[in-house]
Order: sequence, then structure tokens, then C-alpha cells
Amino acid sequence: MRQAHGVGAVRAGDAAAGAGLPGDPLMLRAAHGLARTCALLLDGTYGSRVVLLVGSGGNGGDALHAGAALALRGARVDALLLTDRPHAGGLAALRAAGGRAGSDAAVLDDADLVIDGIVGIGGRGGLREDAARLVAHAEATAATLVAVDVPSGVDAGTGEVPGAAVHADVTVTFGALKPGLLVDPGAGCAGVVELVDLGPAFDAALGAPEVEALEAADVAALLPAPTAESDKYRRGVVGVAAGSDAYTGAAVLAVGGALRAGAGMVRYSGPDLPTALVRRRWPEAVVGEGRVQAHVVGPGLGTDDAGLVRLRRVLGDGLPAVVDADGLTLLAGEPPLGGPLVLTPHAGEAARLLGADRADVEARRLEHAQRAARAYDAVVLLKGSTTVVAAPDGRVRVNATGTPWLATAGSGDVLSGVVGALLGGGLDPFDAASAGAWLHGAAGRLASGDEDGTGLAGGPVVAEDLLDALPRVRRDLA
Ligand SMILES: NC(=O)C1=CN([C@@H]2O[C@H](COP(=O)(O)OP(=O)(O)OC[C@H]3O[C@@H](n4cnc5c(N)ncnc54)[C@H](OP(=O)(O)O)[C@@H]3O)[C@@H](O)[C@H]2O)[C@@H](O)CC1
Ligand SMILES: [K+]
Repeated sequence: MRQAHGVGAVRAGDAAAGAGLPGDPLMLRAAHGLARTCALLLDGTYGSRVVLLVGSGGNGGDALHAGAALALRGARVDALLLTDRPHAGGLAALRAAGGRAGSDAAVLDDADLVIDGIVGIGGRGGLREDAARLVAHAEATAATLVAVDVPSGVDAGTGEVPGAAVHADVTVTFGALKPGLLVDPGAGCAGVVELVDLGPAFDAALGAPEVEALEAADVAALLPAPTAESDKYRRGVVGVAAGSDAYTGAAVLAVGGALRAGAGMVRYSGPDLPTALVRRRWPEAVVGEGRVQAHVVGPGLGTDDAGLVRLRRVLGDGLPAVVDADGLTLLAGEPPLGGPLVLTPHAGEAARLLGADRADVEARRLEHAQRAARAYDAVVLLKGSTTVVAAPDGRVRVNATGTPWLATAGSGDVLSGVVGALLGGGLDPFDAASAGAWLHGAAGRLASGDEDGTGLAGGPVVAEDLLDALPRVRRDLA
């Protein structure tokens, strides 16, 4: 499990580990880890050209100390000071190591590596204009850009990017991951994230994480494995109420998602046309209502009265349910309904649920996912380049297994089926949503050939490809 801690927790860790002690041992430890990563990226420091962007706080201090270490290993290091009060110990160390400090941005033009020490966890608001100008200059060069702790301009606690920000190739962060490195849009500015250990005293003071991200082993441990005694009922029967005469594909894909994610059985109910198509594509699905352990409702349902009647009937029995797409639009006007719910909105649907602006949801994803979870007393899975899963009790997980290629028609229908299968298999809504997002994202990567999730290496996927990839993802987990 990857865990991110908020700014308050990190400050507590700093205090417990002796921040501010004479000689700044904690900062030296951070700077040492930063310098080590930079040296690896430079593939030999001797004769290389390094530029430091230095703000007024501890973040600039880290950059200056790391610059000193690189200068001692033969790099030509120039610090560009954005303040007349730079970290005194760091500046003295840089000068003693032969580095230089100034304000002529021309040094950026032939830099091999730029270290962004403008601002870290003490940042407020977007980058100021002078800083934004330097960052744009640095990003226009061929230099590798390494952010110190967080990319400057990213809110460490939330991932919000209220203005200009650094887009780093690598972020070296200290002591703990920060939520802003896992939640978009901040996560998209961080590049590859490296964590420098600040020691056991720091770790012990951190407390509970604010944001978690499941890894493969966590998902494997959560998934219910069939045993010799499991029959289809114990593996979970999922009811799917999706699709309409206008939107038939949603029914086929949601049923497929549930089946391929391991449901013991799927019962499909819907109008004649989608029913005929479900029968043809999935002869193993049972048509008609009956006993189930969880529901999937909403994809392609339509938002007319007929859809509302179906939604109310499904949620009326109080069983766990995944509500997606048209189901969310219908739910937006409804009093709280039914049993434990997982809502799976994209940003536009979340905006509708909250009566908010889509652009605001996209800019402040963590806040809006948490607000929707509280407002609907439901687990909310907010889809996006990094999916945010929020529980009404405040817990948050993010999922980063996806690929930009997953943003394709029908992909969400498959996801709703996958989460439904996990709910039906007995996972609680928070685990079902976060493990479902992981499986769906991993299937997307496998299907597209996009191994690192950047979208650069992969190719297009269609929703059907996800259905083929899901069993392989589960097999690899086992
Ligand atoms: N604690 C420790 O021992 C350890 C801390 N460590 C390191 O210290 C960092 C935290 O240091 P910190 O608290 O000094 O804050 P930090 O982020 O450097 O800058 C705050 C200053 O920046 C400015 N500023 C604010 N917003 C801005 C903006 N939008 N655009 C431009 N400038 C802006 C503002 O100053 P102003 O210019 O207003 O005077 C503010 O005072 C942490 O992230 C880690 O890197 C590690 O060494 C491990 C040990
Ligand atoms: K920074």
C-alpha cells in the first residue's frame, strides 16, 4: 500500500525528528537523497551543468545543500535566487563547495539538470510571476527537471494547481508521499516520484495516512478467491439493470464486466432489445429478476420516467449497489435511497450530483469526491486520470493503474460491472470500489500495451478489449 500524509502530519514528523536542530540534520539527510537521485539522472556529475531554482524556505535550503553536494562531485552549479533571504546554511554550503549564486537566467540555457527548490509544503496559491517565468524558461530547455519535495505550484495537501506549476521529470519527496503527488492535477506534474527516508522518529510521528493507493499485493489480498466449497451463489450473484433500446451496448458491457471480474452469476433485467443482445453475447447470464447479492444500475438506463422506476425498484431492496451514468443523473434529484452505495461519476456527473461546476470538480478532485461521499452517504469513485475513491467516513484511496487510453466509450460500463462483481463477492463498498478501479486500470494497461501508464507506449483500446484482459489481470495477481 502506498500511503500519503498531509502537510500537518509531515510537520509533526519534522518536529519529532529534530527539524531546526543546529546543523539541520534532517535537511542534510533530505538533500543527500536529492543529490543522489540527481547524480544518477546525470549519469556522472563531473563537468555536468546544474541550475538550482531557489525560493525563500526550507525547500530552497534542500536545493542549495544538494547543489553543494553535486558541486563537490565536480558539477558546475549555479543557483538562481528568487529571494533576497535564501536559506543561509544552504547558501554558505553551496559557496564553500564552489557553486555560484546569481540571478542571470541565461545559465538555464545550457543546463543538463534543473532542481526546482522554489517552494515545497509551505506553498500557497499558484507560482508567483517571477517564479513562473523562470519555470517556463527551464521547461523550454532540454534539461531534466527535478522537483524538490513537490513540484512548485502544486498544493502538497490536495493536488490542486491553482496557477502555473512545475512539470517535473522526477520529484524527490521527503519522509512521506504527499496527497498532492497522488491526486490530479498535481500528480500529473510530478513525473516519477522518489521517496527519501527520514528515519524512524519521523515515521512514528506521522499517524494515519490521508490518502492510500492500493498495490497489486493489496488487491490480491482483498479479492475473494473461490474455494472448493464455493458455488456460484457464494461467489456472488450480481443483478445488472442497465441498457435501454437506445443504449444497448451499456447492458452488454456491464454484464461482461461483472462476469469477467469473477461474479458467480449475473442476472440481467431490461427491455427486449438489450436483453436479446445480452443473451446472444453472454449466454451464461440469466435474464430476469431474482435473488442477488449486489446490483449494478444505471449505464444506458435513460433518464426518463421508465429509468427512474427501474432505479427505484433496484435500490428499494437495500442491497449494496453500484450506481453509474444515467443512474447518477436520476439519483441527483432523489432523496437518499437504498443500502450501501458506490457511485461512479466522472467529473461532469459529480458536478451534477453536487450542483457544482465541472471545472471546479476537475480542479479540486479530492475535495469534491469527499463532498459527494458525505452528501450521498456513499462511497464515491470519481473517474479521471487518477481515480479518487472517497468514503463517507473520510477515508480516501486513489488509483493510478490506468492509462489515458481508458478514456473510451463503454469503459465506464465495464467498470461498473467489475465493482458490482466485487460487491457481490462480499467486499465492502470502499474496498470494492478501490480494488475495482485497480483491476479496471490494470486491464486497460494490459489491453493497450501501455505498461507505465503514460499513454506514450500503448495503443487504443475499446471496451471489449478490457473484458478480454480482465481474467488475465486476475490470473497474474494470483
Ligand atoms: N521542516 C524541516 O525540517 C524539513 C523541511 N524540508 C524542506 O522544507 C520544505 C518546507 O519548508 P518551509 O516550511 O520553509 O516552506 P517552503 O515550502 O520551502 O516555502 C515557503 C516559502 O515560500 C514562499 N512561497 C509560498 N508560496 C509561494 C508561491 N506560490 N510562489 C513562490 N513562493 C512562495 C513563501 O515565502 P515568502 O516569499 O512569502 O517570504 C514561504 O515562506 C519542505 O517542502 C522540504 O522541501 C526538508 O528539508 C526536510 C526537513
Ligand atoms: K519544489
